[in-house]
Amino acid sequence: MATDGYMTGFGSHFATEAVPGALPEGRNSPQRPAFGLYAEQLSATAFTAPRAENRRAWLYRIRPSAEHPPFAPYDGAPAFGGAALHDPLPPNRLRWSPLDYPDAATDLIDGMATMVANGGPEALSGCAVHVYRATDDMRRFFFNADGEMLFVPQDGRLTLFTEMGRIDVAPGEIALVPRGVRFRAALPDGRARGYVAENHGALFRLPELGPIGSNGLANPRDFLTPVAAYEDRDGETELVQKYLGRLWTTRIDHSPLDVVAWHGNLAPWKYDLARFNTIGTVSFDHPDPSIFTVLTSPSDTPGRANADFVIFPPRWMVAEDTFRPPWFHRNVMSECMGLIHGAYDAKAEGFAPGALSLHNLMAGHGPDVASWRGASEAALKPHKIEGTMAFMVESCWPFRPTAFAMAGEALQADYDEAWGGFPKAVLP
Ligand SMILES: O=C(O)Cc1cc(O)ccc1O
Ligand SMILES: [Fe+2]
Repeated sequence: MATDGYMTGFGSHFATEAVPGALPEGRNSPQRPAFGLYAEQLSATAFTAPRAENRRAWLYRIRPSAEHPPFAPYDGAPAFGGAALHDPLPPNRLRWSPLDYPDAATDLIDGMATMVANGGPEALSGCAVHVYRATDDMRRFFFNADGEMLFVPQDGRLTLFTEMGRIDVAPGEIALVPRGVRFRAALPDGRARGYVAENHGALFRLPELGPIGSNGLANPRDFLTPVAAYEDRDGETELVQKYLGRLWTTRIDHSPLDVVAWHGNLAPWKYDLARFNTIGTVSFDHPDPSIFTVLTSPSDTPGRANADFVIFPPRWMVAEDTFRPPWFHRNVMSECMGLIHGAYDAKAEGFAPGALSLHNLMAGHGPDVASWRGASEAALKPHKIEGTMAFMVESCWPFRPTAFAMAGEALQADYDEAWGGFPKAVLP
């Protein structure tokens, strides 16, 4: 089923053609595809991955994507990729204020700043969290050989023109571009800031629902995949890729977004976080935040995510005799958080929309003093948390901040004071 240029379903087997007759029927690779198109398979899992995990697409394009000269190192995008901080990795809690927009015209690639990273593309595991601040449309093309990119806009819309169709995404929505898919980003509002979770590991999928049952959390039909759309455009342009943490560039003589038809279960999509069916307690205690998991990338150890994408959406708080915000905790998993809009219920101070925080494994954290005091003294009537959307990328591997993140003015020197000045408990 299509809605406004999108097809619905998570990981569905889609089939779409922008020109009638472009998509072969009954086979993937006919001797002569229609109109002289070139058939190409894009694999995001090994050929032999179990059927339930196997994700690939067949693309029918004006020219083969293989037609390009060698890539050479790209020396723009000073903060995108590169090595994260090496040993010793301080165990400290870190927080960054929102990154400013650049003064000069800067597109999404050059405006990308890698903040924290773990694992690595070569090991096909781990993830990175980037912040982008763009003030100019991309007039070139990009793809990420290192992993899928989950865009989390925070300020300003993005239009992602991808090989497999066009996605319009606004703050409050998220969009995913699969590994290797070429795209360019335009900025309908003239500028855009947000986050990207880059996943080197197993592909993001919807979490198991266990005792929740067959519905709930992010429902598959709310994921929107674009219909095929192509650019038949000749003329010299640049193609940049991220490959093993570095950027590389080459020049081609046509738009690489020349896929006229495609089919398969690997595709870009977008999802409106307002569609998330939020589940919480109706009795007492604050449940683990895993009930807010939108997407998960499993590791090889069951139940221990390479990366979970978790949100903290508007919701009713009704728990009786309960400290309702997040509790104090120390976690073997590592937590990187961002804020899309509003206020986060554990951080009354210092965590603005666009900010980023890092609580690596075993770092004690939880409500700041102001949030703790407010929630400890609040009358426990039903209360709706409204006008907010925070998120967390939670990983079993500790995140290493990049040199860029550690050097910048955005790093808050006084973050530990969020947990200073708690009154001492008084024993009988
Ligand atoms: O640290 C955080 O703010 C994230 C978080 C939220 C929550 O509700 C419970 C645990 C947790 O780590
Ligand atoms: Fe936490």
